[in-house]
Amino acid sequence: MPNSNVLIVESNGTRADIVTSAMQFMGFVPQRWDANVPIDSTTHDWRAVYIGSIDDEQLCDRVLASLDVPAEQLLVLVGSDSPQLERLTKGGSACAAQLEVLDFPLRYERLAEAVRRAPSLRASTQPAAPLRLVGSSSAMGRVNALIRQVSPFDSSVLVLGESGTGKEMVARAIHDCSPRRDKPFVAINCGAIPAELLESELFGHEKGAFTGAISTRKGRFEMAEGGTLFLDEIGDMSLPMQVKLLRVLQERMYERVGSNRTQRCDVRIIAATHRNLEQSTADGRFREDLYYRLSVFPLEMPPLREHLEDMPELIAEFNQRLHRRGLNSVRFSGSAMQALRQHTWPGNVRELSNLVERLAILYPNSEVRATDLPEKYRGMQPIDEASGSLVRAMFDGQVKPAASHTRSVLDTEVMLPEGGVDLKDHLADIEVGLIRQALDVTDGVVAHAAKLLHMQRTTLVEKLRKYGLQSACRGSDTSPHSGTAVA
Ligand SMILES: Nc1ncnc2c1ncn2[C@@H]1O[C@H](COP(=O)(O)OP(=O)(O)OP(=O)(O)O)[C@@H](O)[C@H]1O
Repeated sequence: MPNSNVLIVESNGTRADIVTSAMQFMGFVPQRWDANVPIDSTTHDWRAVYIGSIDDEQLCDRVLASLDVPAEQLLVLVGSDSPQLERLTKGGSACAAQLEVLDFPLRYERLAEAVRRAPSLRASTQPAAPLRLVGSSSAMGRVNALIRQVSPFDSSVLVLGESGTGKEMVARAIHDCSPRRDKPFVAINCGAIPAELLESELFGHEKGAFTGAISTRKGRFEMAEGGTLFLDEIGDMSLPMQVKLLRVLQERMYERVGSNRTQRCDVRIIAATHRNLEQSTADGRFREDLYYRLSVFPLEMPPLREHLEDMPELIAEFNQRLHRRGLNSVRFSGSAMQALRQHTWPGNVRELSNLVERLAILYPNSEVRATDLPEKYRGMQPIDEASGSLVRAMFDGQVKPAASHTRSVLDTEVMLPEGGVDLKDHLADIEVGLIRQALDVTDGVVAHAAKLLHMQRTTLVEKLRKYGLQSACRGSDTSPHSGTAVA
């Protein structure tokens, strides 16, 4: 059944029946699932999974991991008397970030609300809108060119880069541009699955192969047949597992766990890691032969701090994603953007995406100012909105500006980047940033902004024209002769 949005794991007792009926009654589309049978999560839009009365910890985690939905995007429904409850509420499972504890008899309204609120991977009533890899910076231009060059071939690709830089998106883009695009794209996070389960996850198992193998199960290689297998966090794979993977890459053959029957496979491999694999091979933690097999075509993702110019496009993309999920969007003032550009973004594009979502919840459909940003993003604000009211008061003649408001920008030591800098462009950027901030805090009144920038009003009007910033000013305030147009 395609597009079901609540998954009910089969379990003993009648609770699964009750939850299934409740979901149907509330207009969701539940699907019953025997956890030992493989499931193709790509054709569904899971919002929530009811894990019934699973009492085996490992089975519980495997069930959740096999849905292949990031933990933060899946709501786990669990009975208040479930054997898993204590562990899950204490965060003992990496697979369950969001929990809703169900009391029986069920409170329909609360349950419906929780499931509706759960972020879904795709809008449940519409076909999945493909996620776009955005960015017109030269760094992203290089990435896009490499994607186009490598896509038509079957060569293995190794996507490198810090966490959250878009490695999985690149893997999907390569698959979508390749002749395999109509076959499955299957992803597995090699770092998230316990080493002892990874073999069966990748190659499948026969019934009875180990305790808990109640029935025969396909592995990810088999699920990806004819398509692409994305091995995320390959750098975290154990050495014994690396040997097994190497054999598949060399011979294109493998056996299910517990079987002697060799299966051929036709799967394109794309691997990714945030680790320095050359260093790992030097340290003996990663096999050199596997490294060379995987890195036929290495592709390095730039960290966000190296393509900050893509930030407006990325924010627009995340707003569109929020819109598709029925959520509100958010705008950023000039000074907020300036502050965001100064942040170092250790979490990269994912961190930006999460920030946009958080601010869209806090400031729906409004403009976020630098002072509205969580503290760590405010950074060095030479003239921020915190001082905005102070600045306005200053114009009203109530307060004298404190030296500290103008000092920090002069105190900031600017480091010369390794490759040098186009000084003229750089200074122009700083000038535009400060002008925008001055207009922000003076509500677009040019005369006030000019005063704040210690320049003649006419000089500022010239600069506004030069940089195309007239729209940031109030009404006709950019006319060279409207010197009296002050608030
Ligand atoms: N260039 C981009 N355009 C649009 N969205 C992007 C871009 N880069 C990353 N994202 C978004 O950022 C988030 C993280 O991306 P992704 O999961 O591909 O990163 P990753 O490098 O694989 O992360 P990890 O190392 O943690 O596995 C996703 O929501 C993704 O859609």
